[in-house]
Amino acid sequence: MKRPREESTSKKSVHHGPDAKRARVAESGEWTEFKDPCGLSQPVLETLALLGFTQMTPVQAATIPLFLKRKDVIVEAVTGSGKTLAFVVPILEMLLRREQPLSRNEVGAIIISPTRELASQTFTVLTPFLRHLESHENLPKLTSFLLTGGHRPVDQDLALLREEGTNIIVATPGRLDDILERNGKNEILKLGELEVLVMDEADRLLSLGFSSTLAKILARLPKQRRTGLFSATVTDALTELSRTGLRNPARVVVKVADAQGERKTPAELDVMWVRAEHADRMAAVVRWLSEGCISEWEDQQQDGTTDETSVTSPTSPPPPPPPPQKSILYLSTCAHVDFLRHVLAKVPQLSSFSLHFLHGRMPHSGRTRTLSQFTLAPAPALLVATDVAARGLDIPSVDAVAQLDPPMDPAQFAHRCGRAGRQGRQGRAAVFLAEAEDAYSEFLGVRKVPVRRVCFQPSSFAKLRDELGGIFARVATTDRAVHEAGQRAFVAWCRAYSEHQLSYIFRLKDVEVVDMAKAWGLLKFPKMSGLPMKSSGSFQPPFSNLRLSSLAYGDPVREKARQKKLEERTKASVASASAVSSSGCTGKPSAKNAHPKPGGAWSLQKERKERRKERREKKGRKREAIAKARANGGDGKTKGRATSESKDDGSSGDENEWEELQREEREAKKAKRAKKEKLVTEDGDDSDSSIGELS
Ligand SMILES: Nc1ncnc2c1ncn2[C@@H]1O[C@H](COP(=O)(O)OP(=O)(O)OP(=O)(O)O)[C@@H](O)[C@H]1O
Repeated sequence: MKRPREESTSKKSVHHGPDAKRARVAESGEWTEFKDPCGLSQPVLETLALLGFTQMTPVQAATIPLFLKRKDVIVEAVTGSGKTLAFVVPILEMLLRREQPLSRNEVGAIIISPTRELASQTFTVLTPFLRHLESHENLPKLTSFLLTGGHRPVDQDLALLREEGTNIIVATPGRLDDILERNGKNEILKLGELEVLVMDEADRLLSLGFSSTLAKILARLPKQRRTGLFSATVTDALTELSRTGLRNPARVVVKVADAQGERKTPAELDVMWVRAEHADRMAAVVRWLSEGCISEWEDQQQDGTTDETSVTSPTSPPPPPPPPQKSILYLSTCAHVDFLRHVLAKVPQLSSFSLHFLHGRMPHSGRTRTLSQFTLAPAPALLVATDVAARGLDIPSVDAVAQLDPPMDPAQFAHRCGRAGRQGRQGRAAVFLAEAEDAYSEFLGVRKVPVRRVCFQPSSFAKLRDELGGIFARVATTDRAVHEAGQRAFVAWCRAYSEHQLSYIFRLKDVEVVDMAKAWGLLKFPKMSGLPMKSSGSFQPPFSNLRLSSLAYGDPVREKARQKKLEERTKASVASASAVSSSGCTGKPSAKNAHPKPGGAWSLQKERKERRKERREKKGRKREAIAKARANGGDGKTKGRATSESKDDGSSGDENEWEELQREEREAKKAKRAKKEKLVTEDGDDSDSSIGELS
């Protein structure tokens, strides 16, 4: 494959300091440098100047002329390097240069993004260009349309398109496919004049399972078009797509190099890893956010000192970096985000923070609102999110990213970090690794994502960890919903961790789960059968005299419903007990209900044995049923599962949270399958993991 131009920014140190942005852009050339046939038109140059884009970035300098020479392109460039303008500018040029201007409903360009958020962001980049072009009377009028699920019902989209038409579509794959299918024989939109197709974050489009949707879309588009694949990480999976969708593509790779060699993260981004056991991580994050305390964690490893001794010397304190102003904290599950939503506001160290929470299970409107609130929030602000916020989001004021857990998909690591240190600004990213997870830092190095180790005094977190555990536990005692959210989040976390793609590094059996449960302020240790973990035997509930069955929901309506259910259950069991006694039943009592009388035929030991046997059989049956259902392509649904109420009031026997999670997982998988099969109104929502709780 031909490499038309391979850019390489100079050493990292060159880009540090307040002039970083200017220095970097200055290297990349003037917008006016292209000569015909690639020279940019006056109105486009004017808009670039109006928007303050005075110079090109390397990826723009390399990609724009190729596109304008009518080449297909595969573009790989680090996060925040300006890929969006690298396709928006040539799209506009191609459409403006047409001999025959596009009519109202002739589509000249389609941009596909994996998520609604990214599609809206690209649409926002495009809009000011179109507005400015409108002011030129002699130019053809170009219109654009945002097509994503959750934005409007599909029928409304169709009606609007019929009425107004469009020339440029920015879409997520599901909704676009839906519209193209309903478009029939070009009744509403005419695709014959399509000049350009762009697939942004192309590897993500594939990893989200859109390959068959993309294939259907490609099949409906004219072959005589230019196609571009853009991403910060180009994976092998893209090769297949490029084979079917692109013709003899040129490849643009914008590399970053520092003293250590090539890297896949921007030079302005300081990526560090911090040794922190799981139980300590929230404390570490809170200190970082509130004190910018990574300055204390100077790397003393080279001179052989240990973590414990690596405290800043009182006589020569290092210049403390200021606390981060706008940060994103990445978690691996939606349930964990929901749990922190309940408790984080009560942490005194974060009282000045504006806190925001985002995950892929939130409704579209909530996601959009959260993002814009976070974007506009005054500093300090924190967004707690799953990987739904890992790709492409461009919030320039984000200066720090913390990853409480390394991402399930290793390719996501660089994308998460890349939300900070964008376009020449300095940024910091930290990931926390337990001792057993050390190998991950080497793994990242191999993947060309260099991470610098920073050390700290582990004991410095102990106090805050206990303090946070206490706060979370107290919040849980005020509302059953918080207690349940904590239980759910913990189970989901254990499950996600046990299914990590890098299972040779991340092993649940190495995690001190009891310490973690305490640090999370759990009121009890959730029962989780079937997961390979350290014993939970030593877990001491934080409040020994708290009866969980009496813990009420903060929401009176919900609590009333729970009380009603409890009452009904009590009545039902009284009724069944009296039915048994009045029938004078002399048969063998069921293992569960039998209460051995002293000296009776049933010894306690015998009863226990019976119970164990029954449980074993029950589990065996359940496993069989699940295996059978899976083999038949079903969802492994079993009968007789407990509701969350029945578990927590302690009346559910051997049903537990694990089963609740299994149920959620089955439902999520089912929903996901249905979503894919129907290719309905939903689009590239990031709720893409194998278990329902993930992002
Ligand atoms: N030529 C330029 N001059 C100055 N700023 C620019 C230029 N081009 C893009 N930017 C700014 O750089 C930021 C990053 O751009 P963009 O979102 O296109 O990056 P990206 O490469 O797509 O990143 P990601 O891979 O994370 O999606 C944006 O805020 C954008 O406005």
